[in-house]
Amino acid sequence: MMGYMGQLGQLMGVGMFIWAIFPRWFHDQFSGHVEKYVHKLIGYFYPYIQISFHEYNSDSFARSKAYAAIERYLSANSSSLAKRLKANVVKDCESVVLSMDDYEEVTDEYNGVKIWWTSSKTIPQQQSLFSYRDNSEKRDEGKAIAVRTRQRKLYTNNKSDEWHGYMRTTWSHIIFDHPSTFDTLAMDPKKKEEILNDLLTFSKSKDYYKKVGKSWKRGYLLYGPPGTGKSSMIAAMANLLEYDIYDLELASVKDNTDLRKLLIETSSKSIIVIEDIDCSLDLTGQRKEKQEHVKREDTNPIRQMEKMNKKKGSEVTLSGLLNFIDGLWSACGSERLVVFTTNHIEKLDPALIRRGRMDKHIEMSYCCFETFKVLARNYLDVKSHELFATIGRLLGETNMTPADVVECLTLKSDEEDVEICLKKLIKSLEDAKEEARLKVVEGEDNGDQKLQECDESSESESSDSED
Ligand SMILES: Nc1ncnc2c1ncn2[C@@H]1O[C@H](COP(=O)(O)OP(=O)(O)OP(=O)(O)O)[C@@H](O)[C@H]1O
Ligand SMILES: [Mg+2]
Repeated sequence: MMGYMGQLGQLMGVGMFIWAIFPRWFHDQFSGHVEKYVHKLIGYFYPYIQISFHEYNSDSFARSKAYAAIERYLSANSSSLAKRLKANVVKDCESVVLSMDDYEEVTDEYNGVKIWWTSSKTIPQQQSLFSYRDNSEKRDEGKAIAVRTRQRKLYTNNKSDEWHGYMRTTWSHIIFDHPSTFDTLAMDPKKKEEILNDLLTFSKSKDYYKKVGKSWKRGYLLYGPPGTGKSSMIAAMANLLEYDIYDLELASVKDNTDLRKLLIETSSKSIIVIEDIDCSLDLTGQRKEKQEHVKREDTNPIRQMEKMNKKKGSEVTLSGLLNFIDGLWSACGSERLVVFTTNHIEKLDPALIRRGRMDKHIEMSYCCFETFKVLARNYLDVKSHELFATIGRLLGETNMTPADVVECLTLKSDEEDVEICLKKLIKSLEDAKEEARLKVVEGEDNGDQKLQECDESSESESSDSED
């Protein structure tokens, strides 16, 4: 007996030695086969089907739509079934959305079919698993819930310097909750109507874009002086179509490859925005660069910023950006608006804004009487007033941005009323008019002076007169 035990002990020892020496070999060679046969064996007795949904699609960086739909479905239905729940505060702390916690399991019944939902974080990073049977109707229901509870997002690629590697090229987001709408946006009513129709038509034109062989996207260029409502217009567009916004800061994008990665990560039903495109990068001067070797030290802040960007290492080029807008890669994803804003349309490279890329050019201009009427209605609840005529006349005589008008129409204390605000605006308009007049006079004076200087210098140094 002792001898037998001794032999068995020796055999086990050898077995354990081999197991210890070649664990990887054993693993590679056998684990696949063992797993296969174990699953086969379980299959004979186990009557259920297991389906896994990974949070991230394996063939792209995008989040799986099915996963998101199930997540929403469970968030609406699991709260009464699960014991452990996760709480997310949404809509500016107005409400709490409960959803199933990680590793929790709930049993659910759908059309007589019993379903077990489990979530897990154990399989590859950031991925979760749901197991269930019968999915299509659930997904539809998930979509419907998505429409009801969807929180739109404002994404940014502007990361602090600590972000490296893959994380450098990802978006981070906050909930988008901007109150601007086409009702609150003050601009020429005809122009507003036209833009509104353009956007609504776009959002319903899936089949049309397919028919004509174009990817389903549209470019808008918003241009005009600061404070005329370009950013407000973008927010209104997003609110109208219920799109997410991707606010792309070009200066934070390292190179064209990173730009493409960011593009791939954007979802459909979104607006990709590049604000102040003329200041973003040295995209404006690239074609002219050779002719424009500036001799003197450049004091222009825009140029200085461009130089700083170069130093920081942003190597996005005009062609990289053009590819971003309408290269082959831009066709991944659909139903997207690309919006550029600028204060200086004349500085942009024509290639960047030609129709087809920036399909619609929208000028946001100084406040006219029609614009003022919308602002007065929104801010003071007045549709007409005896002071309107004076304001209308003054608006025709001087340039004032809607942002400045808004400032006058905003009630600052309980003592202020409609009349006080309108009088403030009139005073402000008169001051602006006077200021403009003085500038012209000064300009004329300076002009005369320059002419004189010119005349004097041309007499002595005729060769410099052209500068
Ligand atoms: N057309 C407008 N309709 C309603 N409000 C406006 C309009 N234009 C400006 N405003 C008001 O002025 C503020 C600034 O406007 P906004 O940020 O949209 O201007 P912008 O054109 O984007 O300026 P910038 O070129 O400096 O980015 C807004 O928050 C809004 O209150
Ligand atoms: Mg703006």
